[in-house]
Amino acid sequence: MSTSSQRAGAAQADDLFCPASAIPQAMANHTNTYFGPGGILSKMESVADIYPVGQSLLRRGDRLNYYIALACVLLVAYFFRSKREKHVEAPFFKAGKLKWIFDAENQIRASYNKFYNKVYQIKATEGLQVLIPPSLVGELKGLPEDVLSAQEAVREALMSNYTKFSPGENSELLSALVRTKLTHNLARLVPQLKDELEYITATELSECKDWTPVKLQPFALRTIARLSGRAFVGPSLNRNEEWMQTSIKYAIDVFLSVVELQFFPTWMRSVAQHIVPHIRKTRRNVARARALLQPILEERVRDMDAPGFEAPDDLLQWVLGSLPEERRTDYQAQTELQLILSAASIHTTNSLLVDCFFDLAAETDVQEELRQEVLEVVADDDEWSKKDCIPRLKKLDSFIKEVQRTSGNITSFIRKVIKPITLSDGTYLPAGTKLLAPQTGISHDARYFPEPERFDALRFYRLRQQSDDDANRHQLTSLSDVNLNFGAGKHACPGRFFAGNEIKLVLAYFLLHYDMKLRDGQDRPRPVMMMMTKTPNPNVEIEFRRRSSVE
Ligand code: HEM
Repeated sequence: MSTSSQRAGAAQADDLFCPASAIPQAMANHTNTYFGPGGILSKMESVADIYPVGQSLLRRGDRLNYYIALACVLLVAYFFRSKREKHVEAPFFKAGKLKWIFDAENQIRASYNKFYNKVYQIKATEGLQVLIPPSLVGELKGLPEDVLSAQEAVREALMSNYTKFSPGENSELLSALVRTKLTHNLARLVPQLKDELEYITATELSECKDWTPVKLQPFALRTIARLSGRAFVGPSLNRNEEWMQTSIKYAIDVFLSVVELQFFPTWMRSVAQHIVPHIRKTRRNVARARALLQPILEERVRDMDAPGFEAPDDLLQWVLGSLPEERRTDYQAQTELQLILSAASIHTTNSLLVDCFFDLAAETDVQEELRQEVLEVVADDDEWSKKDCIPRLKKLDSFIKEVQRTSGNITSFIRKVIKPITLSDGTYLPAGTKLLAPQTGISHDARYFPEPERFDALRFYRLRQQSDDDANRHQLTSLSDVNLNFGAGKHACPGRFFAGNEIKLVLAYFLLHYDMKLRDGQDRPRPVMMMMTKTPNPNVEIEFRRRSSVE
């Protein structure tokens, strides 16, 4: 945490705030300009700062011609685009541009409350979006990729043709390894992750002997990067500062590349990709990451078939072991895969973790209740290595799920229709239609969540007591048509179990060792929002005080 007496390393992370807080879902949903306080584009002075071409044109005093040419280009682009747009017979919700840009969350809630169980449309700055109510998600989530595609929707939103953000032919492999190997090894990983947590706390957090204001974002981001890195690439590379920076920055640079490319009409982007600065930065990130990773991969490939080889226990090795021999030396693909994995996991997990800290700091009685549970489960240090340690933290699980309900995504379930679909309510969705679910509306629907405006940390804990089915149905990682924060169907987030474990480990550790509170006179920090992007405010400080004992 970046306190006044911040230790080495953490300060750099101040610049690593990523508005795409739920990558890839949010990166895909929210690929628009971000101007919010502390946000990335707020640091840029003007569009001309981003585009050297525009700058030199303006310098030549050619402004009028430039604007006329630009207007013509946009008009032509709009003309072709509107001709291509397919027609969906569903009511429109009129969201004014400004309202959409600065208040998309309330726009989505208002539209959801207006149309309730119906399909409706919004002409968003991101293009025409068709919003699907939870009652119809069920029939869509099981459709195959060649009918309704998650990958194509993400590829399109992240402009993968230019940003190269796509695991390509390794996509299935990556999801499968996260779903199986990583998830099955969660319990075994806990002591290793706890080591990392202790290391980063000792090196990057001030002592907090008395109440100490702490800017949460950099520390939380670096903590999650460190913990994830331990499982992804192993302990040595994980503690390499350059790797840490690169794996955090890659996602941000991809996001900014998309923002920059959006200034150009589609047909210009194949040229524009060569001039937008963040694409170049993205490629430099990949090159830097490859330089760090390749020697490790080469050594592993060389030794893998030797007798007595002890396979390292990390995702890098699991990927290597699953690839056919001829693809093991494709170091470029493996580097990209690792960076994409980091992009999909670090900022999403960090956002939820930071929101959890904010709610803990705001609700000191909840803090005490959860602390008691942690003390019961982790009576001594050996308990961390027990298989059921993390799953026994059921109140904590409920708390995190409630945080996700109240602070989670504005929209979710991003999909693109590939072959026409007729929904059971008769709505015809032609090929090319972009779908979303109005998650924030659903999360605040009293039919699904009684007293939805109340933060009720034990809401899901109580539901879990009702029956064995409910005990499974209301866990943080359980999917349902009214909770799409981790997506739905075949493409639902395979990393949610790992993310849940990481967050519980960090919170449990902090509950044991620290008291937390908001700064005097401060309310629960509000998120920073721009269009469908929502992220915890990166500039907020909360106060920490080390507990003298863990009793
Ligand atoms: C709180 C943290 C996280 C959130 C909120 C989150 C959310 C999501 C969402 C909404 C999707 C899209 C699902 C869909 O469209 O149906 C997704 C996909 C994905 N996530 Fe996560 N995620 C998180 C953490 C992680 C972690 C830690 C990993 C890796 C260890 C991960 C790996 C992936 C992958 C590989 C996909 C693509 C799955 C596919 O297309 O088949 N995520 N995530």
